[in-house]
Amino acid sequence: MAYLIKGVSILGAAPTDLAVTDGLIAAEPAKNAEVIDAAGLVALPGLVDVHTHLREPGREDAETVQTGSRAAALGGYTAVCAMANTSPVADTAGVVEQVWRLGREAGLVDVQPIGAVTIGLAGKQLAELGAMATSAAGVRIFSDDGFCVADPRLMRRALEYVKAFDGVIAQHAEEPRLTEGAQMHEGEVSTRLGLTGWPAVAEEAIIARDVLLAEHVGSRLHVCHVSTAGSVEVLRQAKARGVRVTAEVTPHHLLLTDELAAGYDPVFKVNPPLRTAGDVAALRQALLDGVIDVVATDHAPHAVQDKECEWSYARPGMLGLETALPIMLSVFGEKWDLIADRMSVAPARIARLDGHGGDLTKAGTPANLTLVDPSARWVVDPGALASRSRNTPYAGMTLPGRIVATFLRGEATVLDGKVVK
Ligand SMILES: NC(=O)N[C@@H](CC(=O)O)C(=O)O
Repeated sequence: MAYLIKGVSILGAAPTDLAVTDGLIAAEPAKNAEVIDAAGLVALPGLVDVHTHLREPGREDAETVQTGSRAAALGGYTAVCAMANTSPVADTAGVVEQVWRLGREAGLVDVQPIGAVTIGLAGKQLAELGAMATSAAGVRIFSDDGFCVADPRLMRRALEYVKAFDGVIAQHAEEPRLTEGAQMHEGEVSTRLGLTGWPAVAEEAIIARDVLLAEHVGSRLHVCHVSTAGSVEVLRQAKARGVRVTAEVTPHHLLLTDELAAGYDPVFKVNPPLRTAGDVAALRQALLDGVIDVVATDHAPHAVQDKECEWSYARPGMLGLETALPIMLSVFGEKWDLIADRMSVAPARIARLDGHGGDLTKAGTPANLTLVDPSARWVVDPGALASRSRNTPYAGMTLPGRIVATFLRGEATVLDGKVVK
């Protein structure tokens, strides 16, 4: 398939024509190219998510690789990294290859499996990281996300082990003894609501420890869903010293605060918890400064019975794939260079996803891209999302920016705002 995307603005620049032929950006349009009128649309490199929960295998009632891939393509993504907290856990070559194969079958985004750091996410014994790295899935990121690799000796060994194949350990930073029984951010609001708090220091202490470990062994550390101003300061200092650390922030931590827990609606329950307005401001600044490298969705679908229940029984997590770019636009406005870097270029680099996050102005770049209508407004209807779950915290909100089309290696996965296959 060949396309001629007419009158499109690449990253906010003056309108131009963009030719796509044989999976690549082309200097000239092919004769048989299908013309897409893209007046008023902005082209971005296809978004890349380093933190997605696709729930398959094991919780196909909440999401599948197929439904999650649809949500991703509709959100403008061309690649997602699938977290390992499935059932069975993605801690062997067999499970990561299964997820990878399911992604290929769905064919809407590149699904890059993340492997568990420890067997069964139990934090006791290293999983076979090398076998997952050399499997067909080619795992590069390892994470026990949902749980912290709390044992410092195990964390050190994991960091050492992945150096051999330039892997990265993505840490869910949560000191478990400090968060026992925690239901939300520890602060004024938790005191008022009578809910046990998750103190900021539980995150900051692990990040401080881990940057020291990463520095000591000279390995790559990635910090998942950074949520506090104190974490930002630890990262800022580590980066200034040249530690090989990268970090992500979620769209919800850039927008929402712990005040939302006041209605006890579990749709706002998430790990790490929503923090204070001061934390939100610090996270925004850190993303602008580059102290935080990427925006990752932490798309965490949950079945109705796991969310529409009493707060303390509800599972933590929020949907994110279909709303991430609109939330970024509502927080930062049309800062296209920032959006492209933090949502595509930098995540592709961290996950080593060659062919993603490329320069759309250069002929020969793989045609992984998305077209956005920044002037469109839409109301979030949980029932209308492609995800199998409904736990979006943005229900009823009017958001800016609509994803009109997405292309994976030159093939349309989304056209006119609808999944093509
Ligand atoms: N981010 C979340 O709130 N939930 C994650 C796992 C986790 O990090 O707790 C999930 O898998 O649902």
